Amino acid sequence: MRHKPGTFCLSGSHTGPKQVKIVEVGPRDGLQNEKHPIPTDIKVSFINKLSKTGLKVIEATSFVSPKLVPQMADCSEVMTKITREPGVNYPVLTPNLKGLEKAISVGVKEVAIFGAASEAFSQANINCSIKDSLSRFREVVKCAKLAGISVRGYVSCVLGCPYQGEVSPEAVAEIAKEMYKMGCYEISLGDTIGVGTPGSLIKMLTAVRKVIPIERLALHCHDTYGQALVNIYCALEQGVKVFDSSVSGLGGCPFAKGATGNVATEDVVYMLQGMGFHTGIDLTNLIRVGNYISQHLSRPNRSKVAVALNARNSL
Ligand SMILES: CC(C)(COP(=O)([O-])OP(=O)([O-])OC[C@H]1O[C@@H](n2cnc3c(N)ncnc32)[C@H](O)[C@@H]1OP(=O)([O-])[O-])[C@@H](O)C(=O)NCCC(=O)NCCSC(=O)C[C@@](C)(O)CC(=O)[O-]
Repeated sequence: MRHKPGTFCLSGSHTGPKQVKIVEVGPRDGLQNEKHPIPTDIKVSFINKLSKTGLKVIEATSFVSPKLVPQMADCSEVMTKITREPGVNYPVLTPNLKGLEKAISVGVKEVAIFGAASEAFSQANINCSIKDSLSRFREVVKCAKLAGISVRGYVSCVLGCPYQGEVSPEAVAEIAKEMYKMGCYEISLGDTIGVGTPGSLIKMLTAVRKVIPIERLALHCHDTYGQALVNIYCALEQGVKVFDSSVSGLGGCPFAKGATGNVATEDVVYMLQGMGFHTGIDLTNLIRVGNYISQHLSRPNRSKVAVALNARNSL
Protein backbone atom coordinates (compact mmCIF):
# COMPACT_ATOMS: atom_id res chain seq x y z
CA MET A 1 0.00 0.00 0.00
CA ARG A 2 1.34 3.43 -0.91
CA HIS A 3 0.37 6.67 0.77
CA LYS A 4 -0.69 9.53 -1.41
CA PRO A 5 1.91 12.25 -0.86
CA GLY A 6 0.86 14.33 2.11
CA THR A 7 -1.47 11.72 3.59
CA PHE A 8 1.06 9.91 5.75
CA CYS A 9 -0.19 9.66 9.30
CA LEU A 10 2.08 10.03 12.32
CA SER A 11 -0.63 9.09 14.79
CA GLY A 12 -0.61 5.43 13.86
CA SER A 13 -4.11 5.30 12.41
CA HIS A 14 -2.61 4.14 9.11
CA THR A 15 -3.56 0.46 8.75
CA GLY A 16 -1.08 -0.86 6.12
CA PRO A 17 2.08 -2.76 7.02
CA LYS A 18 4.45 -0.25 8.58
CA GLN A 19 7.64 -1.86 7.36
CA VAL A 20 10.87 -0.20 6.36
CA LYS A 21 14.21 -1.60 5.30
CA ILE A 22 17.42 -0.16 6.68
CA VAL A 23 20.61 -0.71 4.70
CA GLU A 24 23.52 -0.41 7.11
CA VAL A 25 26.46 1.06 5.20
CA GLY A 26 28.79 1.62 8.18
CA PRO A 27 31.41 -1.01 7.33
CA ARG A 28 31.72 0.35 3.77
CA ASP A 29 30.72 4.02 3.49
CA GLY A 30 31.43 4.46 7.19
CA LEU A 31 35.01 3.25 7.09
CA GLN A 32 36.18 3.85 3.50
CA ASN A 33 37.45 7.37 4.24
CA GLU A 34 39.25 6.60 7.51
CA LYS A 35 42.85 7.71 7.17
CA HIS A 36 44.44 5.17 9.55
CA PRO A 37 44.32 1.53 8.54
CA ILE A 38 41.70 -0.34 10.53
CA PRO A 39 42.75 -3.94 11.23
CA THR A 40 40.73 -6.46 9.26
CA ASP A 41 39.77 -8.28 12.46
CA ILE A 42 38.13 -5.13 13.83
CA LYS A 43 36.11 -4.76 10.61
CA VAL A 44 35.09 -8.42 10.81
CA SER A 45 34.10 -8.14 14.45
CA PHE A 46 32.17 -4.90 13.66
CA ILE A 47 30.20 -6.66 10.90
CA ASN A 48 29.59 -9.73 13.07
CA LYS A 49 28.25 -7.54 15.88
CA LEU A 50 25.99 -5.65 13.45
CA SER A 51 24.70 -9.02 12.23
CA LYS A 52 23.29 -9.67 15.72
CA THR A 53 21.24 -6.46 15.94
CA GLY A 54 18.38 -7.46 13.66
CA LEU A 55 19.73 -5.56 10.65
CA LYS A 56 18.92 -7.49 7.48
CA VAL A 57 21.28 -5.70 5.09
CA ILE A 58 24.87 -4.81 5.93
CA GLU A 59 26.99 -3.37 3.13
CA ALA A 60 30.28 -4.96 4.05
CA THR A 61 33.06 -3.54 1.87
CA SER A 62 33.96 -2.48 -1.67
CA PHE A 63 35.97 -4.08 -4.43
CA VAL A 64 37.60 -0.92 -5.76
CA SER A 65 41.11 0.23 -6.54
CA PRO A 66 43.24 -0.24 -3.39
CA LYS A 67 45.44 2.63 -4.55
CA LEU A 68 42.48 5.03 -4.51
CA VAL A 69 40.68 3.66 -1.45
CA PRO A 70 43.33 1.88 0.65
CA GLN A 71 40.96 1.29 3.56
CA MET A 72 38.98 -1.20 1.44
CA ALA A 73 42.07 -3.10 0.22
CA ASP A 74 41.23 -6.05 2.49
CA CYS A 75 37.80 -6.56 0.86
CA SER A 76 38.33 -10.24 0.00
CA GLU A 77 39.68 -11.05 3.46
CA VAL A 78 36.76 -9.29 5.14
CA MET A 79 34.25 -11.27 3.07
CA THR A 80 36.04 -14.53 3.79
CA LYS A 81 36.29 -13.96 7.53
CA ILE A 82 32.86 -12.63 8.48
CA THR A 83 30.20 -14.98 9.83
CA ARG A 84 27.29 -14.69 7.45
CA GLU A 85 24.11 -14.94 9.49
CA PRO A 86 21.16 -16.62 7.77
CA GLY A 87 18.66 -14.01 6.61
CA VAL A 88 21.26 -11.23 6.52
CA ASN A 89 22.45 -9.88 3.20
CA TYR A 90 26.04 -8.61 2.82
CA PRO A 91 26.25 -6.59 -0.41
CA VAL A 92 29.50 -5.01 -1.63
CA LEU A 93 30.39 -2.31 -4.16
CA THR A 94 31.76 -3.39 -7.53
CA PRO A 95 32.41 -0.59 -10.03
CA ASN A 96 33.60 -2.85 -12.86
CA LEU A 97 34.12 -6.45 -14.00
CA LYS A 98 37.39 -6.76 -12.14
CA GLY A 99 35.62 -5.94 -8.87
CA LEU A 100 32.75 -8.26 -9.70
CA GLU A 101 35.06 -11.19 -10.44
CA LYS A 102 36.90 -10.71 -7.16
CA ALA A 103 33.60 -10.47 -5.29
CA ILE A 104 32.26 -13.64 -6.91
CA SER A 105 35.43 -15.51 -5.97
CA VAL A 106 34.68 -14.91 -2.27
CA GLY A 107 31.03 -15.91 -2.47
CA VAL A 108 29.33 -12.49 -2.57
CA LYS A 109 25.58 -12.79 -3.28
CA GLU A 110 24.74 -9.16 -3.98
CA VAL A 111 26.69 -6.26 -5.46
CA ALA A 112 26.11 -2.57 -6.06
CA ILE A 113 27.20 -0.44 -8.97
CA PHE A 114 27.64 3.26 -8.32
CA GLY A 115 27.27 6.14 -10.74
CA ALA A 116 26.50 9.82 -10.44
CA ALA A 117 24.02 12.37 -11.73
CA SER A 118 26.90 14.82 -12.05
CA GLU A 119 29.49 14.51 -14.81
CA ALA A 120 32.23 16.04 -12.64
CA PHE A 121 31.63 13.66 -9.75
CA SER A 122 31.55 10.66 -12.09
CA GLN A 123 35.01 11.62 -13.37
CA ALA A 124 36.40 12.21 -9.87
CA ASN A 125 34.90 9.11 -8.30
CA ILE A 126 35.12 6.43 -10.96
CA ASN A 127 37.35 8.04 -13.55
CA CYS A 128 34.90 8.05 -16.46
CA SER A 129 31.97 9.92 -17.95
CA ILE A 130 28.38 9.06 -17.05
CA LYS A 131 27.91 7.55 -20.50
CA ASP A 132 30.97 5.31 -20.17
CA SER A 133 29.98 4.34 -16.64
CA LEU A 134 26.63 3.10 -17.92
CA SER A 135 28.32 0.85 -20.50
CA ARG A 136 30.61 -0.52 -17.77
CA PHE A 137 27.64 -1.09 -15.47
CA ARG A 138 25.68 -2.93 -18.18
CA GLU A 139 28.50 -5.48 -18.39
CA VAL A 140 28.65 -5.81 -14.61
CA VAL A 141 24.88 -6.32 -14.34
CA LYS A 142 24.85 -8.84 -17.19
CA CYS A 143 27.64 -10.95 -15.67
CA ALA A 144 26.22 -10.64 -12.15
CA LYS A 145 22.84 -11.89 -13.32
CA LEU A 146 24.45 -14.84 -15.09
CA ALA A 147 26.11 -15.71 -11.79
CA GLY A 148 22.78 -15.40 -9.92
CA ILE A 149 23.85 -12.23 -8.12
CA SER A 150 21.45 -9.36 -7.58
CA VAL A 151 22.53 -5.81 -8.27
CA ARG A 152 21.64 -2.57 -6.54
CA GLY A 153 22.35 0.79 -8.19
CA TYR A 154 23.56 3.95 -6.51
CA VAL A 155 23.19 7.42 -7.97
CA SER A 156 25.40 9.97 -6.23
CA CYS A 157 24.95 13.74 -6.04
CA VAL A 158 21.19 13.61 -6.44
CA LEU A 159 20.73 16.90 -4.53
CA GLY A 160 24.02 18.63 -5.28
CA CYS A 161 27.59 18.02 -6.38
CA PRO A 162 30.81 19.07 -4.63
CA TYR A 163 32.29 20.12 -7.99
CA GLN A 164 29.46 21.42 -10.18
CA GLY A 165 26.96 22.59 -7.55
CA GLU A 166 23.35 22.16 -8.62
CA VAL A 167 22.18 18.93 -10.19
CA SER A 168 18.87 18.83 -12.05
CA PRO A 169 16.16 16.38 -11.01
CA GLU A 170 15.93 15.32 -14.68
CA ALA A 171 19.62 14.31 -14.71
CA VAL A 172 19.00 12.16 -11.64
CA ALA A 173 15.90 10.58 -13.19
CA GLU A 174 17.79 9.82 -16.41
CA ILE A 175 20.65 7.83 -14.85
CA ALA A 176 18.35 6.18 -12.29
CA LYS A 177 16.09 5.04 -15.14
CA GLU A 178 19.05 3.59 -17.07
CA MET A 179 20.25 1.65 -14.02
CA TYR A 180 16.75 0.34 -13.35
CA LYS A 181 16.31 -0.65 -17.01
CA MET A 182 19.59 -2.56 -17.04
CA GLY A 183 18.35 -4.72 -14.14
CA CYS A 184 19.13 -3.10 -10.79
CA TYR A 185 16.41 -4.22 -8.39
CA GLU A 186 16.69 -1.06 -6.29
CA ILE A 187 18.09 2.40 -6.88
CA SER A 188 19.63 4.22 -3.93
CA LEU A 189 19.55 7.99 -4.34
CA GLY A 190 22.58 9.51 -2.63
CA ASP A 191 22.73 12.99 -1.16
CA THR A 192 26.49 12.61 -1.18
CA ILE A 193 27.27 15.98 0.39
CA GLY A 194 24.16 16.28 2.54
CA VAL A 195 22.94 19.57 1.08
CA GLY A 196 19.36 18.54 0.31
CA THR A 197 16.28 19.93 2.01
CA PRO A 198 12.70 18.67 1.80
CA GLY A 199 12.22 21.28 -0.95
CA SER A 200 14.91 19.93 -3.25
CA LEU A 201 14.19 16.33 -2.23
CA ILE A 202 10.54 16.49 -3.28
CA LYS A 203 11.45 18.00 -6.66
CA MET A 204 14.00 15.23 -7.24
CA LEU A 205 11.70 12.41 -6.09
CA THR A 206 8.87 13.77 -8.24
CA ALA A 207 11.11 13.45 -11.31
CA VAL A 208 12.47 10.02 -10.42
CA ARG A 209 9.16 8.40 -9.48
CA LYS A 210 7.88 9.19 -12.99
CA VAL A 211 10.36 6.64 -14.34
CA ILE A 212 10.83 4.15 -11.47
CA PRO A 213 8.22 2.77 -9.06
CA ILE A 214 8.67 4.45 -5.67
CA GLU A 215 8.96 1.06 -3.92
CA ARG A 216 12.16 0.46 -5.91
CA LEU A 217 13.83 3.58 -4.53
CA ALA A 218 16.05 4.01 -1.50
CA LEU A 219 17.38 7.20 0.06
CA HIS A 220 21.02 7.55 1.13
CA CYS A 221 21.55 10.68 3.21
CA HIS A 222 24.74 12.21 4.47
CA ASP A 223 24.03 14.57 7.33
CA THR A 224 26.46 17.42 6.58
CA TYR A 225 23.81 20.16 6.92
CA GLY A 226 21.73 18.35 9.56
CA GLN A 227 18.87 17.73 7.12
CA ALA A 228 19.00 13.94 6.92
CA LEU A 229 16.19 12.97 9.31
CA VAL A 230 13.77 15.54 7.99
CA ASN A 231 14.58 14.41 4.45
CA ILE A 232 13.94 10.80 5.46
CA TYR A 233 10.62 11.78 7.01
CA CYS A 234 9.72 13.62 3.85
CA ALA A 235 10.69 10.63 1.67
CA LEU A 236 8.56 8.36 3.88
CA GLU A 237 5.61 10.62 3.19
CA GLN A 238 6.31 10.17 -0.51
CA GLY A 239 6.27 6.38 -0.10
CA VAL A 240 10.00 5.52 0.07
CA LYS A 241 10.58 2.56 2.39
CA VAL A 242 14.31 1.88 2.14
CA PHE A 243 16.92 4.01 3.90
CA ASP A 244 20.71 3.74 4.01
CA SER A 245 22.49 4.80 7.19
CA SER A 246 25.67 4.23 9.18
CA VAL A 247 25.83 3.27 12.81
CA SER A 248 27.32 6.09 14.89
CA GLY A 249 27.00 8.41 11.88
CA LEU A 250 30.24 7.14 10.36
CA GLY A 251 31.01 7.91 6.78
CA GLY A 252 32.22 10.07 4.00
CA CYS A 253 33.34 9.74 0.44
CA PRO A 254 37.03 10.23 -0.38
CA PHE A 255 35.93 12.10 -3.51
CA ALA A 256 33.46 14.48 -1.81
CA LYS A 257 35.56 16.80 0.36
CA GLY A 258 33.78 18.38 3.32
CA ALA A 259 30.91 15.89 3.34
CA THR A 260 30.34 14.38 6.76
CA GLY A 261 29.05 10.97 7.71
CA ASN A 262 25.83 9.26 6.84
CA VAL A 263 22.79 9.79 8.98
CA ALA A 264 23.25 7.65 12.11
CA THR A 265 21.35 4.36 12.01
CA GLU A 266 20.49 4.70 15.72
CA ASP A 267 18.75 8.05 15.02
CA VAL A 268 16.83 6.65 12.05
CA VAL A 269 15.72 3.58 14.00
CA TYR A 270 14.64 5.70 16.98
CA MET A 271 12.56 7.97 14.74
CA LEU A 272 10.99 5.10 12.82
CA GLN A 273 10.17 3.11 15.95
CA GLY A 274 8.61 6.23 17.46
CA MET A 275 6.41 6.50 14.37
CA GLY A 276 5.26 2.90 14.77
CA PHE A 277 7.36 1.42 11.98
CA HIS A 278 8.67 -2.09 12.32
CA THR A 279 12.43 -2.23 11.77
CA GLY A 280 13.23 -5.52 13.52
CA ILE A 281 16.32 -3.82 14.97
CA ASP A 282 17.30 -3.90 18.65
CA LEU A 283 18.22 -0.27 19.34
CA THR A 284 20.15 -0.95 22.55
CA ASN A 285 22.26 -3.55 20.87
CA LEU A 286 22.83 -1.27 17.90
CA ILE A 287 24.05 1.52 20.18
CA ARG A 288 26.52 -0.90 21.77
CA VAL A 289 27.91 -1.70 18.32
CA GLY A 290 28.16 2.02 17.53
CA ASN A 291 30.03 2.51 20.81
CA TYR A 292 32.34 -0.37 19.94
CA ILE A 293 33.44 1.04 16.58
CA SER A 294 33.59 4.64 17.87
CA GLN A 295 35.91 3.53 20.66
CA HIS A 296 38.10 1.82 18.15
CA LEU A 297 38.24 4.99 16.04
CA SER A 298 38.94 7.04 19.23
CA ARG A 299 36.02 9.37 18.70
CA PRO A 300 32.64 9.91 20.31
CA ASN A 301 29.56 8.19 18.96
CA ARG A 302 28.02 10.71 16.53
CA SER A 303 24.45 9.49 16.94
CA LYS A 304 22.40 11.92 19.05
CA VAL A 305 20.18 9.07 20.25
CA ALA A 306 23.22 7.02 21.25
CA VAL A 307 24.73 9.95 23.14
CA ALA A 308 21.45 10.51 25.01
CA LEU A 309 20.87 6.87 25.86
CA ASN A 310 24.53 6.28 26.73
CA ALA A 311 24.28 9.09 29.28
CA ARG A 312 21.00 7.78 30.70
CA ASN A 313 21.64 4.07 30.76
CA SER A 314 25.44 3.73 30.84
CA LEU A 315 25.38 1.42 27.83
C1 LIG B 1 36.29 2.67 -10.57
C2 LIG B 1 37.77 2.50 -10.68
C3 LIG B 1 38.18 1.09 -10.34
C4 LIG B 1 38.18 2.79 -12.11
O1 LIG B 1 39.57 2.99 -12.17
P1 LIG B 1 40.35 3.18 -13.51
O2 LIG B 1 41.64 3.86 -13.18
O3 LIG B 1 39.51 3.84 -14.54
O4 LIG B 1 40.51 1.68 -13.91
P2 LIG B 1 41.54 0.90 -14.75
O5 LIG B 1 40.75 -0.23 -15.30
O6 LIG B 1 42.26 1.81 -15.71
O7 LIG B 1 42.59 0.36 -13.67
C5 LIG B 1 43.52 1.19 -12.99
C6 LIG B 1 44.15 0.39 -11.86
O8 LIG B 1 43.17 0.05 -10.88
C7 LIG B 1 43.05 -1.38 -10.76
N1 LIG B 1 41.63 -1.71 -10.62
C8 LIG B 1 40.64 -1.38 -11.45
N2 LIG B 1 39.48 -1.85 -10.98
C9 LIG B 1 39.76 -2.48 -9.81
C10 LIG B 1 38.96 -3.14 -8.88
N3 LIG B 1 37.64 -3.26 -9.03
N4 LIG B 1 39.55 -3.66 -7.80
C11 LIG B 1 40.89 -3.57 -7.62
N5 LIG B 1 41.69 -2.91 -8.48
C12 LIG B 1 41.13 -2.39 -9.57
C13 LIG B 1 43.63 -1.92 -12.03
O9 LIG B 1 44.09 -3.24 -11.87
C14 LIG B 1 44.75 -0.95 -12.30
O10 LIG B 1 45.81 -1.24 -11.41
P3 LIG B 1 47.34 -0.92 -11.76
O11 LIG B 1 47.58 -1.61 -13.06
O12 LIG B 1 47.43 0.61 -11.85
O13 LIG B 1 48.10 -1.48 -10.60
C15 LIG B 1 38.51 3.49 -9.73
O14 LIG B 1 38.27 4.80 -10.14
C16 LIG B 1 38.09 3.33 -8.29
O15 LIG B 1 38.33 2.32 -7.65
N6 LIG B 1 37.50 4.38 -7.71
C17 LIG B 1 37.10 4.34 -6.29
C18 LIG B 1 35.68 4.72 -6.21
C19 LIG B 1 35.18 4.59 -4.79
O16 LIG B 1 35.37 3.59 -4.11
N7 LIG B 1 34.46 5.65 -4.31
C20 LIG B 1 33.83 5.61 -3.03
C21 LIG B 1 32.58 4.79 -3.07
S1 LIG B 1 31.20 5.59 -3.88
C22 LIG B 1 30.47 6.49 -2.61
O17 LIG B 1 30.99 6.54 -1.53
C23 LIG B 1 29.14 7.12 -2.86
C24 LIG B 1 27.98 6.28 -2.31
C25 LIG B 1 27.86 4.94 -3.03
O18 LIG B 1 28.16 5.99 -0.95
C26 LIG B 1 26.64 7.02 -2.49
C27 LIG B 1 26.69 8.50 -2.08
O19 LIG B 1 26.96 8.81 -0.92
O20 LIG B 1 26.47 9.29 -2.99
